[in-house]
Amino acid sequence: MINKIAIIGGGNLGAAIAKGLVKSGKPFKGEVIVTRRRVHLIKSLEQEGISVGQDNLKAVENADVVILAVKPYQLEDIISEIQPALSDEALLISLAAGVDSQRISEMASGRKSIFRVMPNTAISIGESMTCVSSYEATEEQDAVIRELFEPTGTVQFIPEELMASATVLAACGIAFALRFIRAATQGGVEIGFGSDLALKIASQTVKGAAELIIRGEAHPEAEIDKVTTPRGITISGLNEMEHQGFSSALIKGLITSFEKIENGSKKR
Ligand SMILES: NC(=O)C1=CN([C@@H]2O[C@H](COP(=O)(O)OP(=O)(O)OC[C@H]3O[C@@H](n4cnc5c(N)ncnc54)[C@H](OP(=O)(O)O)[C@@H]3O)[C@@H](O)[C@H]2O)C=CC1
Ligand SMILES: O=C(O)[C@@H]1CCC=N1
Repeated sequence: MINKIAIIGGGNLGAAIAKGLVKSGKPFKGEVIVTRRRVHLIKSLEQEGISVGQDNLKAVENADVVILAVKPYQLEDIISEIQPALSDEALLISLAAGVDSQRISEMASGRKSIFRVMPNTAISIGESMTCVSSYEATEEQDAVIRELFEPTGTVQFIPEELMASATVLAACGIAFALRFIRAATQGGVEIGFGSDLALKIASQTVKGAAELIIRGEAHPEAEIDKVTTPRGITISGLNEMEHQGFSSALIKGLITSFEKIENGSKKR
């Protein structure tokens, strides 16, 4: 039973997770406390039933789950700071991209039951794709983490060696998908829509395309075949996009992001 969750680092992701956990309602009913140094910037979270503060040690006291949502380079200092207040039973979750569990365990004096969780920012609206890896945790502890994050979207446990890939595909992926929507909107304006309407049409179209795959478990290419009339309009546009490097640009972008994580983690 989780009675208290402490989120250390109420920035973009920490605040989004707090909102997502509180909105999800179950299985968690206890306190969520979020800290950051410039606490005035997260005062508004209080209106959503989330406690805020500056004192990391106090936040971590009696917490069943501690989520570290600071930048990767701050992880070591934060862990040393909170360690005196961290209970032996607390589950420690790191969101830091590119810092592996063994390293986190070393920072925490050999602590076990460490999780790396990589949600994306859609967690604030209960639509995250959240990849999780667990390090020296029991099945029961895995289940606690699954149950905690499931109401905030889709949860997938993966081997830790795939965490960097998950970061690129799911976490950075939000930006990649949004850039598609933005580009489609700009194209929509060129062909006659006002920008608001173009954005509405482009975003609902992307949502519908994603739902066709998620609900129908269809393959994207099979759905594309249904839209591409021979000698038709769709295929001419689609092929022009491919001539301009559409798929290739996306794949190269994913690989570039992946290499950035890999090179970064080697430096740590
Ligand atoms: N899954 C995803 O989509 C994403 C994952 N990430 C990962 O999540 C982590 C957080 O990233 P992001 O939210 O973008 O970063 P932000 O910079 O937005 O948030 C980090 C927060 O930590 C706070 N902070 C810094 N020092 C302390 C301290 N000593 N005590 C308490 N709080 C502190 C900062 O606030 P202040 O300066 O006021 O203290 C800041 O708000 C990173 O490790 C990153 O790798 C990042 C982005 C997206
Ligand atoms: O861009 C970044 O470095 C972070 C990691 C995952 C998403 N944002």
